[in-house]
Amino acid sequence: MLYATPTPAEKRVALREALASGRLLRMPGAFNPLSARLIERKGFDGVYVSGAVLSAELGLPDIGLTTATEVTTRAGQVARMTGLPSLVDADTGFGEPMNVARTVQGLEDAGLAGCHIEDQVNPKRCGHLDGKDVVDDETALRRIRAAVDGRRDPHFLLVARTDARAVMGLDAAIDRARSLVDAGADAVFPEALTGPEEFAAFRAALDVPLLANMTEFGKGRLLTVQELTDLGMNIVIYPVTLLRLAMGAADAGLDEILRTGTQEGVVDRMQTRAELYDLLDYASYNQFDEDVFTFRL
Ligand SMILES: C[C@](O)(C(=O)O)[C@H](CC(=O)O)C(=O)O
Ligand SMILES: [Mg+2]
Repeated sequence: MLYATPTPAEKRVALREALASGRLLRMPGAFNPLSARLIERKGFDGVYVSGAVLSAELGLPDIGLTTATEVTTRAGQVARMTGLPSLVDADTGFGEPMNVARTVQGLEDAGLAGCHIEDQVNPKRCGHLDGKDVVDDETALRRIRAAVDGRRDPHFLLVARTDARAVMGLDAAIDRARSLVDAGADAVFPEALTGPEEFAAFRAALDVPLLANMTEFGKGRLLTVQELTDLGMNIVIYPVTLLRLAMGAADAGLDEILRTGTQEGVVDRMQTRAELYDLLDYASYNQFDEDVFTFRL
């Protein structure tokens, strides 16, 4: 009630332990704190906070327009409402190395369990679009170095994302990832790989946990949990899936009202009032009030 019971520190430790177990951690992207609760209720392993979703929520394209404050605030709102560890997309870290360090500290304070920082130039693009570019080795390494130095909780998971595959090719992307790990990254997010062979190549080259991005309408086909497990992946994100589903349903519902003059025909596809209240843990709030008002010395 009001916030999830486990503390941010406990959630970070839980994420580290889950990663050490070797099983694939499934992290759908929450589009708001409420959807994070649904993700937890369903039994997923973590919650992802996507930059693409966060921008889209504000009606903006994902081209580096959101600020560190906006991302930190929203990610914190999501993280506090779930007992699961939350991993946030910190884009390029929002500035120069010292800004990156400050971003990491802000995300720690906001209760996140980890973040990923990418090697794209500013302004960044969705990793699955053409026309993106990456910074040089030195700049990329400094970002990660700064993130590592800025971190205060050693359990906060720092994931280095490299967008180099689409720009410089697979071998160069693997080299880049290796040096990001040498700079202190805990895990690697190889962005926009084209298929299972490329995931396998990353797995063979690196010993740290690997994150697979199963975003729809991207560069590669959508791989199943079994396929990703067999490829030795450690985290899978479904960053924009829930937003796309929700917006698809909203679109259809609005059309229904326009077409028939009532939403009656789509009510059976809605989350019911009872289901919503259950997810909100409404009963605990009533109980809290009762306990406070009947309190006697
Ligand atoms: C993972 C990602 O960085 C995100 O912001 O969620 C995006 C997802 C998308 O735009 O589909 C990405 O660059 O892959
Ligand atoms: Mg992003």
